[in-house]
Amino acid sequence: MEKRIAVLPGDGIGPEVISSAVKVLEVIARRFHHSFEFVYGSIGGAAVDAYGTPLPDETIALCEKSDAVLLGAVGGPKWDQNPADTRPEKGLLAIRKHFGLFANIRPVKAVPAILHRSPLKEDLVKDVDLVIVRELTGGLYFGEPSRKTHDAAVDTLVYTRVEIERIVRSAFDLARMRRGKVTSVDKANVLQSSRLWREVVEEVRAGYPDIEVEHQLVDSAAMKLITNPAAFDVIVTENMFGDILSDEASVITGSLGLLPSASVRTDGFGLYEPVHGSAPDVAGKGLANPAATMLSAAMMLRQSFGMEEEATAIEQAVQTIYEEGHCTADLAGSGVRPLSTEQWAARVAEEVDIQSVSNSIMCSYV
Ligand SMILES: NC(=O)C1=CN([C@@H]2O[C@H](COP(=O)(O)OP(=O)(O)OC[C@H]3O[C@@H](n4cnc5c(N)ncnc54)[C@H](O)[C@@H]3O)[C@@H](O)[C@H]2O)C=CC1
Ligand SMILES: CC(C)CC(=O)C(=O)O
Ligand SMILES: [Mg+2]
Repeated sequence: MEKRIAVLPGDGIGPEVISSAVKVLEVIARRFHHSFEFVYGSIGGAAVDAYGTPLPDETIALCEKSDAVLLGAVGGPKWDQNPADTRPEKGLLAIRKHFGLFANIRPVKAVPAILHRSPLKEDLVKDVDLVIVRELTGGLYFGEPSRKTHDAAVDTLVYTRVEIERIVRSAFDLARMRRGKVTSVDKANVLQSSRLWREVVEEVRAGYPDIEVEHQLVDSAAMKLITNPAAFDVIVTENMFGDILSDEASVITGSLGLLPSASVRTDGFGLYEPVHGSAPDVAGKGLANPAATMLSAAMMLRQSFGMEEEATAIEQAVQTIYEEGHCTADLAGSGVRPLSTEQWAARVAEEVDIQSVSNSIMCSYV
């Protein structure tokens, strides 16, 4: 299969984790006889420096001509004092909006070989397998922020029935393919937008009698996510709550560097991006964990290209390298010598190749 992938490395650790994921995708292409063309574009702070805007028209055109987008991360202290329109984060929000990527799918699954790296008790995290379905193109991040005066600022939070209904349906459809439970997270005791959210969830659930539904206020949901994370299956929530809860959920797995995501719409086109940010504190030091970006690439193969076996090959290789005891600095406890980003990525890429050898040996026996 021939696929054109727009690659947007961005800032901070973005280029490091992206180059790791691309190496693994190159092995996948070789092993499964695909042809992946990687076309590189600029976003975030890098684009502000090169083009004066965090999302240049050239980048949009490149993505429009591609089958999917793989993105690293944006942002960093260099641009933190920029005016709102030339902040790197604005580029990320704008690309999600431009392509109508309203659903951000963030799976959180315990990795058996590194359960002990979670600050939570192993017993609590061992059965965790949940997905946060985060609304991505509405809410507070797309309101009309304004700095009123030196001493006052305002951000608006708007949700329409249509915006809520489509994300809630995505969550119910996903729950149907999983364990059949949806937890809708809101702040309906305070916010009008959350009361509308809850109303729509109640309407949608009528069409899904097989799905168990619960409503949970976001503050107590944050608590339950840590005290009983295995109780969740699909969590559906608005943009900012989903952003915050997913970083919290990364604690369950042991590192933010493990969580992938898919930002998608209904026709299969998607932008695949790790949950984490540009991690300026570790950028350029070989300390970044590229697993989240590799696993995002696996989501791209599965969701946008229908390449199930190829996606599983990446996921399996990541598991195997953890089982062999190799990890990057974020997951190395005391007494464990971590591999650099590049070294760890090379092990995963090698493993994808080795799987191919062992699979063909197995085939020759049957
Ligand atoms: N999707 C994106 O592009 C996002 C961008 N950001 C931007 O990133 C910058 C830094 O934000 P922070 O709040 O520090 O969040 P962050 O996610 O970049 O980092 C939080 C902490 O996790 C660590 N970390 C994150 N990813 C890691 C990885 N793959 N391997 C090892 N350690 C990792 C970092 O070193 C840091 O200590 C800001 O400019 C922010 O706006 C933040 C979140 C998402
Ligand atoms: C940087 C923000 C625009 C978004 C964010 O933190 C996220 O999508 O996880
Ligand atoms: Mg975030």
